[in-house]
Amino acid sequence: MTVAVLGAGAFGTALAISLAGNGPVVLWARSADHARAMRAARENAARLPGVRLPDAIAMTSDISDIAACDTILLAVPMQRLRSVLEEHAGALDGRVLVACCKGVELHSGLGPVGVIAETLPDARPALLTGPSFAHDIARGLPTALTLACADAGLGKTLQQALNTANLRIYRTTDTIGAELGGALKNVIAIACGAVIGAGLGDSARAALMTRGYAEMQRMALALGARPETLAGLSGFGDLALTCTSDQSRNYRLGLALGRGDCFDPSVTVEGAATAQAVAEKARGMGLEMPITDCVVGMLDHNLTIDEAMARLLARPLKEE
Ligand SMILES: NC(=O)C1=CN([C@@H]2O[C@H](COP(=O)(O)OP(=O)(O)OC[C@H]3O[C@@H](n4cnc5c(N)ncnc54)[C@H](OP(=O)(O)O)[C@@H]3O)[C@@H](O)[C@H]2O)C=CC1
Ligand SMILES: O=C(CO)COP(=O)(O)O
Repeated sequence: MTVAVLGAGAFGTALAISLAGNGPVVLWARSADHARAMRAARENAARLPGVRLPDAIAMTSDISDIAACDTILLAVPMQRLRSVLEEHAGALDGRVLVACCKGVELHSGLGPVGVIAETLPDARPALLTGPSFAHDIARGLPTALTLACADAGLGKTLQQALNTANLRIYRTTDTIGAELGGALKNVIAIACGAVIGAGLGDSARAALMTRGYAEMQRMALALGARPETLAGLSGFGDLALTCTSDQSRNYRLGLALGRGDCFDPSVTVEGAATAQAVAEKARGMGLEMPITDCVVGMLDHNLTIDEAMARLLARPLKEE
């Protein structure tokens, strides 16, 4: 199976590097200059500096170069996914599309699989998600991910094709659980970064991770996810990674909020838009998501971390 990766950001490049151990990979960047620079330097200096791009990766900005590939990985930010699908519909419709983004679309409340299904109804969508930092994958460190595909047969084929020497792939047919796990954990990671940034301690973080997981389950199960998916790599696994590592951009945004520091708005932080989308969706479903609401309040600068914590601590006492 030949693979193309659309999106030469940190994650797309890292996946291309790992997959290059299996065979040829096409890495598509939207900018011709970026593709040229990567070809010349055999490095993605803009997004993943310091890692050599293997010879098996062909860099391009010409979308027609993906025509011969069986599988196309979509490694662009969640809020850009729809426009990428629409812009390149001719090249992408009817194809096997594996979304690698984590989040919920602001205006529709859909996850990546939902956005693909709505935009390109003839495509065959799947999702690759789970705990992994681009730099870890690119450096060949061991990583385990989940491949979610409603079509069990295609899921098995993709599991085989995307498994590499350092990337161990598990599979599930529960795309709803996998996409919500990956989206919602980013919101909780912002909250965890904020408590650590504000010096509120590791115990507070553990409480937020646990009660955040309860929020993740509440929404995901209400939407039809399976509990074991939430307990797996795409849910609990990614929550554990993202809430505890300052490699995470979501966690680092939280740290900045907790410390009262500025944060570079050009950095991809999926949890920010997702928090807003999820809070709105939860209200519509009559679900309580108090941590998510606090994250939205902090991001909108309507709530300080101290006010957010006071609000959470003052909630009515209840059974766990
Ligand atoms: N980084 C990581 O460790 C991990 C990331 N992910 C997920 O992967 C997704 C991508 O993140 P990541 O690669 O880190 O982000 P980056 O910010 O590193 O890169 C984003 C990439 O998307 C491209 N892009 C943005 N808008 C468009 C567009 N309209 N058309 C085409 N390309 C576009 C950018 O192009 P340009 O360079 O030209 O701006 C860039 O190459 C996110 O959903 C993230 O949650 C998942 C697991 C790990
Ligand atoms: O999804 C990730 C780890 O699994 C990457 O996290 P960030 O997007 O917060 O950097």
